Amino acid sequence: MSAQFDGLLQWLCENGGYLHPNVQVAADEDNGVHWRATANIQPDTTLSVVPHSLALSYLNALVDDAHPALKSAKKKLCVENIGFFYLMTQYLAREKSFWKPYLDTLPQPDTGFTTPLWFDDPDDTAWLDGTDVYHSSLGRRKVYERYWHEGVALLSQAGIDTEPYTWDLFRWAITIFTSRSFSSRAIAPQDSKYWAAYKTNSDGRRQAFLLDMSHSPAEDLDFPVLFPMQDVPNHHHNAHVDWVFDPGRFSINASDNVEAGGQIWNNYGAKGNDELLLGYGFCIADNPNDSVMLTLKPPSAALQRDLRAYHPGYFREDTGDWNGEKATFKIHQLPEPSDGQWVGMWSLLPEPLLELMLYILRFERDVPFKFIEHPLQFFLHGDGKRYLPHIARMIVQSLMPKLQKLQNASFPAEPSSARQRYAAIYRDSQLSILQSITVALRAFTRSFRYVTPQASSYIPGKAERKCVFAFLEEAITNFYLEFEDDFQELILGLEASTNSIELDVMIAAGWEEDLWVLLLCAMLIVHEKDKESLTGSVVRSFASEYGVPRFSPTSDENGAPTILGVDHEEERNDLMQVVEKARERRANKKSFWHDGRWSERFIAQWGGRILRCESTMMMVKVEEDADEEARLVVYLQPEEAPHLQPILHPI
Ligand SMILES: C[S@@+](CC[C@H](N)C(=O)[O-])C[C@H]1O[C@@H](n2cnc3c(N)ncnc32)[C@H](O)[C@@H]1O
Repeated sequence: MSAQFDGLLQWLCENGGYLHPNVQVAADEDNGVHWRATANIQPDTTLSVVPHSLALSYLNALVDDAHPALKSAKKKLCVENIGFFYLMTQYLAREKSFWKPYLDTLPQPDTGFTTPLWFDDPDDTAWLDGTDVYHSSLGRRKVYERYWHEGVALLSQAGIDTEPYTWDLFRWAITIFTSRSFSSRAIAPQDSKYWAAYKTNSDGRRQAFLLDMSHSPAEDLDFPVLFPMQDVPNHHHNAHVDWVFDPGRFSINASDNVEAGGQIWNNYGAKGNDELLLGYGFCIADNPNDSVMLTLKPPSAALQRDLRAYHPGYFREDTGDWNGEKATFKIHQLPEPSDGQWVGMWSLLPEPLLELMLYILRFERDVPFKFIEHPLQFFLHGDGKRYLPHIARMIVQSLMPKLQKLQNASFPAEPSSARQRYAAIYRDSQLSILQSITVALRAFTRSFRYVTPQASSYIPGKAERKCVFAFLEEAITNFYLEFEDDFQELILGLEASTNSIELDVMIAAGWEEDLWVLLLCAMLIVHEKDKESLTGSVVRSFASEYGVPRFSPTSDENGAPTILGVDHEEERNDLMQVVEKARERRANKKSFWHDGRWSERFIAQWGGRILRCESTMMMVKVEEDADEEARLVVYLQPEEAPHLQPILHPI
């Protein structure tokens, strides 16, 4: 191999390129071909320079008279595919190719490549079972197969023998491009109009042809470019190197000192293991740039209408439809939850994702759309605090299917090849990131459970107002502590329908959700008797979010007062029968059961709506010594939650 690299270096220098004398092309089993420093290299040293005339991309095909079929293929093949086929033509005729010294040094088609495009063996694919990369690789393979058929058909129509253009050679060309190319930014002209494409003229010299690309669509100007020699160094996520794009040449400069004998790394960018595996065929354990993908489902059509004005980027330019790719977010590993770390944790999540989830939540609550300019600030230091536990839950719920798929996948105990080893690193890191996110966000949500020093089943009293997820017994206990008479009315009135005054019996009989709805309505009716109460504060907080129910002086056609300010129709309306029965049982007209505000609409639009929007299932201990059980909890946020400082050490 070293003879080939000597040839490459000589060719590079003869054509105006440069490699620093302290940089050596080396090869060993662990690192493959790479750069090594033969002597100390100082920061700001130019390591290599490659003129644009040596680059290989689809632009060369556009000026190459030796391949007229590809030269005129632009209307039939996409630019990426022209590049793949052009590389194949050069490889097949490498003895005559201008790039022969380069082609001789590339990994050959029979190399065992490790990108998923080469996972032909079911034992290899088993390692990708349940992962995003598995689906992405299937999608890519489909596209590449289509490319291959299209290219072969084009050559065949031009009378070219297509037998040598095998699927394996095509996969090789794809892999060379995905694992070694640079972006076309490296050769983009400053005026972005005339791009230089090079070919060898009749006296053997490289000659530039200027191509007017001013009418080309943007996607034709974004293509991969191979730069001989610049593609030798391996990737390290901590390496500091400068890619310098001067007119007519591309240089790599060292920013760090490299000691004699050390490997000289390139930095391919902040890439996660999914991207590394798909494009390059390797992964890095503990990769700090690793992430899991979360793709938001398209919001409802009505919300899309509101969003379009503020975020046109989430919609396709051509069709105006929702663009799921743009609503795909990378979520990184979250730190172990620890005291006071919550602000930091939220800052690590993608702000645009939090913002979209906020709009979705508000839409589900029938709260009018409002554009939030600084979402993170709104969440951490503004009125948006109330949404965070719900957003935490939405993120966990969105990621849960991914986690379950990874956990349920079956694959052999130990990887037995390089492909399997890299796939194992990828799937392990996906699992670990997903687990870190669910653990941190669940801990955040659960930290809104409150434990009084004295009794674990009370929600905080006046002196200790906190946001809290309460289960029914806690909320009713608080009602009892603050409005004892009304508590009696509540229980005795309910008995008329539930045939019990025991909460646990009522819950066991299936009344839990209904009791919550009626309790929330009762809280609204009685809260003004004690404005300082926690109940009062919670009701005012709900009212600020969902609108204050204002009751009109007129009645609807059934004689019930109509509620102004809310127009959402809820299904739940049979609870008025419970109220009627309670009225019969509790004859005292001062009882809140006889309040004129009770109506089907009121029950639905206040208690029903709050329960729908503010409740979730959570593992809680109903009694101190009991095991945890899944219970319905409702987020009761007092009007002035002193701060978003959830309490650690939940019950
Ligand atoms: C631009 S080439 C670098 C030269 C390559 N080592 C070779 O032998 O030809 C990129 C390829 O090098 C390998 N590579 C680069 N960085 C790596 C790393 N940190 N760990 C493992 N493989 C790496 C992968 O096979 C990748 O597709």
